[in-house]
Amino acid sequence: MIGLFTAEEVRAAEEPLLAATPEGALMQRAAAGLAAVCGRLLGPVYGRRVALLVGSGNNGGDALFAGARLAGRGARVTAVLLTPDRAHGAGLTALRRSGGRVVPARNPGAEAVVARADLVLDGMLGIGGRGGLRQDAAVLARAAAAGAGITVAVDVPSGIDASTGEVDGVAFPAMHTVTFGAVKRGLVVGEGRGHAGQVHLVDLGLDPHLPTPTAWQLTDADVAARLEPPSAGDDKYSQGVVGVLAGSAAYPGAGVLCAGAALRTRPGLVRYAGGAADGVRAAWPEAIVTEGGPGGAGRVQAWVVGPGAGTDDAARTVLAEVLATDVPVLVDADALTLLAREPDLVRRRSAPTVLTPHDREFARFGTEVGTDRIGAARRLAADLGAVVLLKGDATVVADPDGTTFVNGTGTADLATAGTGDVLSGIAGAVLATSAATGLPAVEAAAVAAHLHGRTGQLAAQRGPLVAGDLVRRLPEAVGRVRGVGPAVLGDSPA
Ligand SMILES: NC(=O)C1=CN([C@@H]2O[C@H](COP(=O)(O)OP(=O)(O)OC[C@H]3O[C@@H](n4cnc5c(N)ncnc54)[C@H](OP(=O)(O)O)[C@@H]3O)[C@@H](O)[C@H]2O)[C@@H](O)CC1
Ligand SMILES: [K+]
Repeated sequence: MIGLFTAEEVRAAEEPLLAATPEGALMQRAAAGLAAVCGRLLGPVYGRRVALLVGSGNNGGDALFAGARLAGRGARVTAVLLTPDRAHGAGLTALRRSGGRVVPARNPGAEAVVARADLVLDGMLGIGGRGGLRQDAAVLARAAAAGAGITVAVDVPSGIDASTGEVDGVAFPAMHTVTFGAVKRGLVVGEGRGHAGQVHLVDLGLDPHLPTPTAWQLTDADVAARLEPPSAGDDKYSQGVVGVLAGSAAYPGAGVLCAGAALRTRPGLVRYAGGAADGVRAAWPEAIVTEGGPGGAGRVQAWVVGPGAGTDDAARTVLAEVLATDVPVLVDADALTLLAREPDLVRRRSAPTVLTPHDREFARFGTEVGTDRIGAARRLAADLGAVVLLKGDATVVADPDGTTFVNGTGTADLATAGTGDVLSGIAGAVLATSAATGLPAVEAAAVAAHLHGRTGQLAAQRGPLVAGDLVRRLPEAVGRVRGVGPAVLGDSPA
């Protein structure tokens, strides 16, 4: 698991490390790691144009020292200084000694330096940045976006909140972010994720000083370890029986997709009860289908309730009935609309509940998501005593105790009808085995989000995807996740 930290946590951890190391040593470690990544990205370094965007803090110092190293390898390096009188002195000296040039950001030629660069290194703001980018910095960020150079952020893309990922106005659009000591949460969540590109972590020796993380990202290896393959002693019941209460005469597809995803994730046994019985029977002869309510469906180890199920009185009765059981329940879509009217239905439960809202569904519980997605998911989870899986580019899964997972495998290709029904089916299947495996519900939900994203990446390789493609590719995605070693922060499958 990859720990995710706030800017404050990183700052607090840096203090004792700074005190224990010679002055400037940490910045040299950071700059060496940064220059190494830039060198790899450039290929041959000699003769390549590198623009450094340099702010007034240590983030600018990192950029200047890394620039000096690249200049030492023959790159043509120019530093664009936002505040020439406050730029890092030792860094400037090092750059000049290596043959680098310096121009103030307000000079007429500064934007052209950025536009012509093969690589633009953003050292304007690091974890000391506050609020949106000021005018000069915003102009440079836009110039980098418009140019053809590789964009690399130092520690965090300038203009994002390192703790929440919030972007207030303009932020540097990085293709790569070289971050120091620990992965900041803002690089993987909210708008920050879209600005950070691929994240590279440079080890500064910070680990012993960092607190135990309360937010994590799962890798393929973590997910594989939580998806035990069936063993010789397993039968269809011991693999977890999922009950699906989804779909209706008006929306049969939701039932078909949800039941199919559950079957394809963990093909033990799926029981279906609902208004799309004929459709589910035709699509999935493997499922046990009843027309009645959950009471007549037989014993299950987890319920999925809501997708395409409607919000009428009958749907409300079904929801209340499953929430009164002592097995894990996943509540999605229409059932979330109903639950938002009567949240006490979930507060009373003893078994785990997982809610899977998108932003509009989340808002029905009383507050908008806002710009701090981790904070928002945690607050609702604590209020309701339920796991909240807040869907997004980077889906956030929060437990009532605060433990949070941020998914790294999400892809824009998943923004299409029915993919949420598939996620619910996957999560239901993982939840159904959690009683036997002891997997906490928050981790089951995080595993489902990771698998859903991987399946989306896989399906999108063949062109635009529809939700049914996800169901078809799920077994392959599970196999790939099981077959590969540790991955870093949402890398695409090979
Ligand atoms: N500590 C360590 O061990 C190590 C730290 N390292 C590095 O240090 C970085 C943190 O450095 P930092 O603390 O100097 O802050 P940093 O982010 O460079 O900028 C602060 C300056 O920016 C300014 N400013 C603020 N907001 C602004 C805005 N919206 N728009 C424009 N300007 C704005 C503000 O100026 P002022 O408000 O005073 O005008 C202030 O002077 C960290 O991310 C990592 O890269 C590495 O070397 C490894 C070792
Ligand atoms: K930066």
